[in-house]
Amino acid sequence: MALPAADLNKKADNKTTMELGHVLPMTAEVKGDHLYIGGVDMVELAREQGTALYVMDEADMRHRMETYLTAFRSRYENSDVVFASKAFINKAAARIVAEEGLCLDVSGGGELAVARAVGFPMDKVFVHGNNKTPVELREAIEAGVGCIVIDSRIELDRVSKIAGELGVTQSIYMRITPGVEADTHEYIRTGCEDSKFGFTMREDWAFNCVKDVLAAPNVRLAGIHMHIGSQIFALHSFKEAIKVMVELMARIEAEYGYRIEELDVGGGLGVAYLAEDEPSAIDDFAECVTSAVREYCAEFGVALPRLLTEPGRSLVANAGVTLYTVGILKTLPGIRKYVAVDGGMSDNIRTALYHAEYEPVIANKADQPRTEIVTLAGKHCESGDAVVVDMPIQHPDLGDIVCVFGTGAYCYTMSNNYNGQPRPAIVFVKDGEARVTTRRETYEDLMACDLD
Ligand SMILES: Cc1ncc(COP(=O)(O)O)c(C=O)c1O
Ligand SMILES: N[C@@H](CCCC[NH3+])C(=O)O
Repeated sequence: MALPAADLNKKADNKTTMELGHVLPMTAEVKGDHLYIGGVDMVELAREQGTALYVMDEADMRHRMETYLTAFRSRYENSDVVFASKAFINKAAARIVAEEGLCLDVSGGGELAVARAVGFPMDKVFVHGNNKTPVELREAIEAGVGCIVIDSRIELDRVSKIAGELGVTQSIYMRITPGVEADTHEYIRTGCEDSKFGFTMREDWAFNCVKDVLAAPNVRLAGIHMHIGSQIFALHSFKEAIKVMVELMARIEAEYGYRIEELDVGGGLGVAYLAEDEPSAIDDFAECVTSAVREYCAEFGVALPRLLTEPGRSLVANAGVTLYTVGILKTLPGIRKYVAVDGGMSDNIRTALYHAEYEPVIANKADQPRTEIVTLAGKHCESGDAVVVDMPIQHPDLGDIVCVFGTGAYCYTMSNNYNGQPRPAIVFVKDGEARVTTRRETYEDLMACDLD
């Protein structure tokens, strides 16, 4: 698919890097003309490590984790924050999540394997997915995960059978689709009725299935779960969905005599990708969720449950940036200016997939104003392969180091090897030190599974 036609009247904003505000990682600063993150010069780092390169601001990640925990626990003691590892995971990240005292959401065997590899406490692991394979379910139950979030009636039988074979009682949640349309891109809405995820509320399906869950051997229904979508700015959808969930808890107690002790409200809090974006703050999200839970528990006569939230993007998106080198400049007068970089839809598929938008700067001209509108094209064989479409940037020259902000979530974890592109390395920066936490893939890695 080709890119949409450029708006030729779009004006560059003349902003310098630091004027991009909350899009930047917490420790971003400009010294001379260079961008620094975590006290590390991004231009030097790009030279040392090569590009494309993912860089994570460790202080920013840790700070947001602490902010989440404090925001929830200060309002609601019996609460936990579960990091949704689909947003970003490697061993170093999993260790940080454990050190910061968060729980971990894994979707499938691969993410669970990372958690196990670093000795993540298994009782703090929540297993998600709309079609976990029987093998993945067995691995999870064998590993002793804290909770399996069952997504369907069919999965209940699988979990019950495998837990029985292993001689354990597995704690489970039921994922409920509360029928709420979240205010976000239609591709990343998950709580509305037409969804592959979870037990629908239609025709009392979810409620009726609770009976089967309660009757099933080898499982214990600990809680119910919702996740209404991702990159959500307007908090009212969370409140609406929480009402549906608490009402369901009340009905389960009234009609089945069973108390649901835990409520997981999922993730989905949006972040700023553009300087003008105004997402809700973590504190506002916590206030909305905790007060809605209290309000509806009082209204429906339900004891306050343990409360869990499951953020991914809002913990890591703004901590991450991607560095690229400018390789080709191509100006088509009256059409568009292309700046081709040494990555693209292999390291960031979000632009092609969702028309995602990002703020770019030139890291070696970070103190200069962004005077041009360009499209940062990737290096792949697709016309729609771009990282940034028609955004302001400093005047580009060959060899410049481009920094794209806000790429900490759903970029590395959705990366691929299209056109035989090795995945970039991941460098964590902190206090002037750069630490490679995932090395760059090699051509040998690309062929590692091929048999001669
Ligand atoms: C079940 C579940 N929990 C949590 C998340 C994390 O969402 P976000 O990254 O939007 O916070 C997702 C992804 O949308 C999800 O599917
Ligand atoms: N991967 C998506 C969001 C889906 C989240 C997982 N349920 C993104 O990049 O925005």
